[in-house]
Amino acid sequence: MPPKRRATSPVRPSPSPKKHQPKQQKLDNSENDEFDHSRIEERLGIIQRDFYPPEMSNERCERYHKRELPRPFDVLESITRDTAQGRQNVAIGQSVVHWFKRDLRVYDNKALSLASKKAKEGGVPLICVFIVSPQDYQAHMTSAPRVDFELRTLEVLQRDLGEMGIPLYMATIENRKEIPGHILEKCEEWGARHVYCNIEYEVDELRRETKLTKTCLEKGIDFTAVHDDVVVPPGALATGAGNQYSVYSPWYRAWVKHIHEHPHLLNEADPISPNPSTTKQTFPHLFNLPIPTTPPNKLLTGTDRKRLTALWPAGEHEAQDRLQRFLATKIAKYKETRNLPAANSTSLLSVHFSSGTLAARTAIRAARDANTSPKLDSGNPGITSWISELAWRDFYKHVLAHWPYVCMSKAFKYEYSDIRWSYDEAAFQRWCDGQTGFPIVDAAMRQLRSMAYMHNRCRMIVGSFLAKDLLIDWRMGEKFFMEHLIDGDFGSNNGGWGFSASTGVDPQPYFRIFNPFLQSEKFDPEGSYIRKWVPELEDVKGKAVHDPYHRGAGREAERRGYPRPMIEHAEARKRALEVYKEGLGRGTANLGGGVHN
Ligand SMILES: Cc1cc2nc3c(=O)[nH]c(=O)nc-3n(C[C@H](O)[C@H](O)[C@H](O)COP(=O)(O)OP(=O)(O)OC[C@H]3O[C@@H](n4cnc5c(N)ncnc54)[C@H](O)[C@@H]3O)c2cc1C
Repeated sequence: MPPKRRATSPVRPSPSPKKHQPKQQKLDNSENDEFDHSRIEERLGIIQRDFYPPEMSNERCERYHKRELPRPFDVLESITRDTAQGRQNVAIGQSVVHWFKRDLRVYDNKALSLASKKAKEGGVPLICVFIVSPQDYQAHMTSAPRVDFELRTLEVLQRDLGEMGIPLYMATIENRKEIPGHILEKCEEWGARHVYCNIEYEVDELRRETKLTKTCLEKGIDFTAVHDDVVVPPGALATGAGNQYSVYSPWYRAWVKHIHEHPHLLNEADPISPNPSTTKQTFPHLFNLPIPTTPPNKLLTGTDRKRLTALWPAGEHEAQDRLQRFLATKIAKYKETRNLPAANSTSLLSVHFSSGTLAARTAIRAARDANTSPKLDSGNPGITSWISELAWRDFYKHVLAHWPYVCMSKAFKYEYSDIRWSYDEAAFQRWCDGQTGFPIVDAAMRQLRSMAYMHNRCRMIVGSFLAKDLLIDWRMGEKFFMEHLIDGDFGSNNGGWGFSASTGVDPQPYFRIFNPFLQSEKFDPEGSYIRKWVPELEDVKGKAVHDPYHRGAGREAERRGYPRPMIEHAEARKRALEVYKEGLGRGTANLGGGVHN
């Protein structure tokens, strides 16, 4: 049975104009000591019981933390080592398979390159595979914009592969657990004895690849999963005491040093070769297959699809062009401007990294080559700063591999699960809708709803606001982001939310609480980001735009229907400090401290 936890006082919204009051759903947990969190976690979809049955206890997290439980990443590494000889001995069949997942590109793709090499050596065709699983989308909370982006990318991929005589087999398999079996069936049908793919670092995926490595070999098939999504594989970096780094700065220094010592990590994977000309005769039914249809619950409206297609053209050629444009025009000023949401100064490449239309390795190599220094941490400050941001991606994937319980709805600092979060759905809805009365928060949430994207600084601001000011369970925000972002990436999103809620790897203590008004003044000094996304405030002059009701523009804001602030920040800050302190006290009392490296 999951532990019963008491819950916090719900946030009490201050009045706002009537039309912004969402329908209140009674979920008041404040006066009920026996309030059952697990039921509410399920009801709100924070934990999807259909996919993740066992409750992760703090005790179990601690055992993972102390390495008393085998980590899925280590298990995959060890099965890969143990089966290396057996897999090497597998003779070539009649074809070789590459399984595309979150690596939807031809250029600089490690597993695809290995598969192509194997096919060429054996004189057999390469067949590529992509499986759509609506259940997988559900389990991963994949947003409709992201599904649309992936399906649009498949068109590009199919065309590019087709020009080399390489078929892209695509199928929809409802049940995610049936994907491996389907791939094995296809291997039988196509006489394939070698399957390649790139590793994903989430727990389910690591376990699936471990199982596939074993079962394939039992059937005489070599299944090889390789590192590609990260520049430095997890496990390659350790502290002096041999532990994993859980703090970014020393990890980053070790990451840079490791790449300087192993420069091949940035090398381009060998280009793939065209298939034998007979492939179209041997496998005619695999060419020009229709792109899988969008699952009904992931359909966009026509207007949304049109807008998002224009904003986020799909495919690796677009990714390469965007990268080149960014390097040529923006990267030099990146360090000074990257925190200003109105400046449009970042690369907007995250959707390409997270769907794999661009490898982080490719981007870092290009940035390094554009630098005045061959080193990753010296030369042009814009370039070094961008590389260090990209490194966060690797960092968070290392975190998934080393602390797998973060994939199981637990915070990295698991002792923080005893905080009495609020589950006030009306307050949460106001946050989702950009109706909090805090202009910078509302602008950011509306950017997300419109673009399926939000600027990094704003992600931090709205994250802190939800977890600290509203004291709402940060996992509700994490889920909402995944369901709306086009660049949703479990590791970066989970890491970002851990940072914002102070429950993650960030060493800063919980009492760092963003003041949304000060953040707004500092990072949107002209208020242009706010005016762009909150039209109710477009005519508000000067600094009043950051906080119209306290700065003399209340009448104008009210006239245009902009809500009053739903809470007083100073009060909310005080309450957050108390609730965090209390929750942490209870958590550490249970476990003797929740020690982290
Ligand atoms: C609460 C929260 C949730 C987030 N969720 C996601 C997510 O689901 N997917 C995602 O890709 N990023 C996420 N981020 C990180 C970051 O906000 C985005 O990567 C960035 O805004 C993307 O814009 P860009 O491509 O213009 O970035 P740039 O500034 O151009 O940076 C280049 C690349 O570096 C990586 N990067 C930059 N900052 C970070 C970071 N803080 N953490 C991890 N990687 C980073 C991204 O791949 C990005 O595309 C989140 C951050 C927070 C605080």
